[in-house]
Amino acid sequence: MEQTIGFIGCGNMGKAILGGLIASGLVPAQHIRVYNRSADSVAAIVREYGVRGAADASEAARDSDVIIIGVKPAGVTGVLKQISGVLRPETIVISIAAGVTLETLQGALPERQKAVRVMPNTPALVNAGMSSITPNEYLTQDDTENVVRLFSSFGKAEVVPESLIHAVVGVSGSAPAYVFMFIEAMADAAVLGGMPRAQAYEFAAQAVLGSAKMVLESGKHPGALKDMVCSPGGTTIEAVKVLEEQGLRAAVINAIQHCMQKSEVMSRG
Ligand SMILES: NC(=O)C1=CN([C@@H]2O[C@H](COP(=O)(O)OP(=O)(O)OC[C@H]3O[C@@H](n4cnc5c(N)ncnc54)[C@H](O)[C@@H]3O)[C@@H](O)[C@H]2O)C=CC1
Ligand SMILES: O=C(O)[C@@H]1CCC=N1
Repeated sequence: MEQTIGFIGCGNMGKAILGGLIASGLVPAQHIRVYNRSADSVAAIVREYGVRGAADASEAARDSDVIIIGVKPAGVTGVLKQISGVLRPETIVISIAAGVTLETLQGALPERQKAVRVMPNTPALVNAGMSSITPNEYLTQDDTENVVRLFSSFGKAEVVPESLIHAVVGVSGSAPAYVFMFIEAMADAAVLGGMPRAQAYEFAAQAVLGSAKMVLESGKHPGALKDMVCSPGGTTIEAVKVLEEQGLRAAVINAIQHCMQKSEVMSRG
């Protein structure tokens, strides 16, 4: 029998997962039930995706085999307490919240409930997500494989230990924001060079997409790929020199370190 999925809290990230999951065809829209805080937004999601709506969190959870909690971190334990009464022992509860540990999830759920901490990212919406999967000890291997399959249906998904969650937040969960800033800055430069703005976004984004594909598909070190672009005495090395002078690498490392530290602070509650 096909599984049913309940979404509780379906904003930016929840919708990216919902859209990715439906586009993949892995779970039919009619097997998905969504509850969001505002009834209007539930109605809009039902209209847009063809899923079923729910009047409250318990209704979204009651018949679901897998529940994805997509509310802000501060709201997660409240939602878990609301749905605890309708969970079956085999129900898998997934939280995508930054800074909410498995220990916190378990503390708000019935004893021995199957719980998973997932850190996705918004490119899920375009079938290019990257998600980490951290199951608690009550998931069977089949359960974990099922969760990996769900999140792989709109990108990549890998099981990671909870100790790596801060690195995951820094390098993929939050990362689209830095990459969008980089693309925006590249496009601004192209506009400075006279290119129309829409065309500048297209050229910048395609350059980033192609470069990322080369890293993933060539097996070559990013430094070696960079060297392939830098002709001796040419244009690229001029730009590389400025990026080094202005501390691009240090800025990126520092930014991600701050991101990881924030994730750690949030995890302490
Ligand atoms: N935005 C992102 O790129 C990522 C977000 N996350 C995590 O995803 C979670 C949601 O983040 P966003 O989607 O950005 O936030 P958002 O504010 O866009 O979405 C949250 C949704 O939950 C709803 N909501 C709030 N309280 C509720 C309740 N008690 N019951 C039902 N619905 C409720 C809100 O109406 C809203 O639609 C956060 O915990 C965040 O840490 C994780 C990875 C990436
Ligand atoms: O900014 C945040 O806290 C969330 C978690 C990862 C991406 N967005």
